[in-house]
Amino acid sequence: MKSTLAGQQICFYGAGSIAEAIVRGILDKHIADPEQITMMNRNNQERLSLLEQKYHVHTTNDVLTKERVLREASIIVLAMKPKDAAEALEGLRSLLHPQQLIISVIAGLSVGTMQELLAATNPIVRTMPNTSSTIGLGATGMCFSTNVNAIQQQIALAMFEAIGVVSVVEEAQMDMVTGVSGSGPAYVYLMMESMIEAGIKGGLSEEQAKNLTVQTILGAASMVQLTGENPAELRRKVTSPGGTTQAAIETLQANQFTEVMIQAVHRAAARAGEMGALIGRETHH
Ligand SMILES: NC(=O)C1=CN([C@@H]2O[C@H](COP(=O)(O)OP(=O)(O)OC[C@H]3O[C@@H](n4cnc5c(N)ncnc54)[C@H](OP(=O)(O)O)[C@@H]3O)[C@@H](O)[C@H]2O)C=CC1
Ligand SMILES: O=C(O)[C@@H]1CCC=N1
Repeated sequence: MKSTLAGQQICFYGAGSIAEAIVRGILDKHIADPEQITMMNRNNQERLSLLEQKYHVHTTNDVLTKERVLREASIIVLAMKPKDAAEALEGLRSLLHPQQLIISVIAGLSVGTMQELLAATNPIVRTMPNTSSTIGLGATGMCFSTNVNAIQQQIALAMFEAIGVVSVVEEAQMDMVTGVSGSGPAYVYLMMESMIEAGIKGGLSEEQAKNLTVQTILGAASMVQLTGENPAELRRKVTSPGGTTQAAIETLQANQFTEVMIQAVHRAAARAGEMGALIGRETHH
């Protein structure tokens, strides 16, 4: 079957961790060929050489070539840090054609601010993926500007469904998606770090503590997915009355585990909003 991305020239404007995660994911799933992809950054040539070597994609650091690639791309993926976004988007003004599809992964940056910075009304897909996209297990939130047509929606969905699951949401929910799943892997990693540390402090070897922790997280997530049962129900099955799990959960709840988790997710979402507002203020015109 012909891929939805067939014939598209995709330019990754920003070549950091999330750009690499997406590229690796879509190449592994064979929904695009390396020849369709160009990755560019500001000036880190070493990074580009590594990406070229690993994925056989085109890369460029040369100003004129970058401009040409940006002009000729049918899809431009904006993947720079929020602090670099205003300048980069303003730099695109003179290069953009109205039919080019813009896909942003930048936290907090609204469709409205992008249109203002680009001084254009190109179709825009605002996304929030996460780093697990690298292995095809990403979780992406996505919303569309009103002028993204059905084919362009399919293109964006195909790209991100190739690297995990996608939730289409209203733009107002994008910052909350960032708090839950964009930053989410880091919360789980912190929990893993803590469980490993606890194991080591209690006498397990580092390897034992790590193996047991990794498999526990993997197994728990897979149980939710494969049994279709709710986390609360599955938790109940682990928790024997008066047993060890109950003792642990009581310790977590005595320290406001649930409240702290909610606070953390909401703080991340609020931070996304703050970053977006900051980018908006950097508009030079
Ligand atoms: N990391 C994550 O888990 C996620 C990140 N995001 C979003 O993705 C974006 C990128 O994050 P991440 O990949 O972690 O960041 P990185 O720091 O790893 O990468 C940023 C990239 O942007 C490039 N860049 C900066 N300014 C420009 C410019 N003017 N022109 C071209 N390239 C430029 C940098 O190039 P150079 O090295 O040469 O400076 C670098 O390649 C952020 O906006 C973030 O909010 C979204 C979801 C998850
Ligand atoms: O920490 C950040 O700002 C980015 C956005 C989501 C994950 N990483």
